[in-house]
Amino acid sequence: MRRARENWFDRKWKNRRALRARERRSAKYRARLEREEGGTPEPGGDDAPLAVSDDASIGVVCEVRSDIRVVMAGERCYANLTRVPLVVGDRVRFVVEGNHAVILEVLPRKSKLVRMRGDATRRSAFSKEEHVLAANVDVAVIVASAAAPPFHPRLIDRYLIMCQYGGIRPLICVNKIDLVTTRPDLSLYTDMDIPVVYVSALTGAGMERLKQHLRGRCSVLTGKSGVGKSSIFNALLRESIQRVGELTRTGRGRHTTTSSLMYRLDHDTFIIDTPGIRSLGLWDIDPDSLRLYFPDFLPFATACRYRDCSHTHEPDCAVKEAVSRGEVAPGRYESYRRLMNELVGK
Ligand SMILES: Nc1nc2c(ncn2[C@@H]2O[C@H](COP(=O)(O)OP(=O)(O)OP(=O)(O)O)[C@@H](O)[C@H]2O)c(=O)[nH]1
Ligand SMILES: [Zn+2]
Repeated sequence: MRRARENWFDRKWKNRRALRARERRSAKYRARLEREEGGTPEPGGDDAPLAVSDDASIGVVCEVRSDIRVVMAGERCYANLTRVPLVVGDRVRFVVEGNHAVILEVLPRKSKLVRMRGDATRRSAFSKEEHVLAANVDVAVIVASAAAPPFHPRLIDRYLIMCQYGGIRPLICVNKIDLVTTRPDLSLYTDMDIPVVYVSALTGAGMERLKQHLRGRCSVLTGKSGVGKSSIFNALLRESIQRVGELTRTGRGRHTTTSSLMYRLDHDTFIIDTPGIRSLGLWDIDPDSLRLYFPDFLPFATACRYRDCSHTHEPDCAVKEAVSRGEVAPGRYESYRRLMNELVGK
């Protein structure tokens, strides 16, 4: 894949249209871009503003559909019609040709939220492919619903692993609290320093707290279909300043979409909406390293008889003993066993 991408860029560099377009770009136009783009923060990036070099700008991919990518730089958006493997949040170096972005380079990803494409339980050769849900985000808002659909804590455990893998801070957001009298107890996660917020997109309860967690960051909303991601998103947008990145192939505005989209909530707060997922298969995690993704096991693991104890079948496993004493949450251990079986192909 990497090689294919490099080849693509080699070709693109040689693309005559792009070169001609670069030549056509006047100093006046570049000055305007600099004026308009200077000082605008970049989602998931450094504190430095979007830079404009002699003839190329740095932009962020804020929408990806099958037929179009939208690149945002400052307050402007440009369409890109190629099939470069980009995801929302990717940072690119590009030049402008008309209303279009000619992408010269995709900058290295600082973080990414990934999963295995397809259904994790069906292990066909085709399903073993990385699916990047979003790039360069600071926070993954793991949305679950307290009811309808029922609360599934085991999916949260999968997300936490992929957050740790991808260098992203997790935030657990339990929606639809208006439907229940007792909220799911997630103190085991708060004990692990993972923030948990309870909200109702319908009534607005808890939304202020959620906003505080999002402020000044680039976050991705993710979770199963029907948990209320879009409702939360819309509730956040209701008071938002600006919606980012809506362009058709011809550069016209667009109002409905099922694809991933990035919006600016305020000056330096960005949020990405993603389509619901059916399952979250672990990507690039091997069975031997799985235990490292369960930080709540680690204090006990040092007392296991074997240093490389997998905490499954070995005698004198201190993690299993901690589970039976209730010092490790049984649900977490259940997640671990299930994932281990999945990874070893049982
Ligand atoms: N009672 C209640 N219903 C809600 C709440 N939030 C969302 N819903 C309802 O839940 C259903 C699904 O909400 P969506 O926002 O479409 O869920 P989603 O996670 O975006 O689903 P996908 O777009 O398929 O990924 C809708 O009927 C919403 O009206 C809430 O806080 N309380
Ligand atoms: Zn053990």
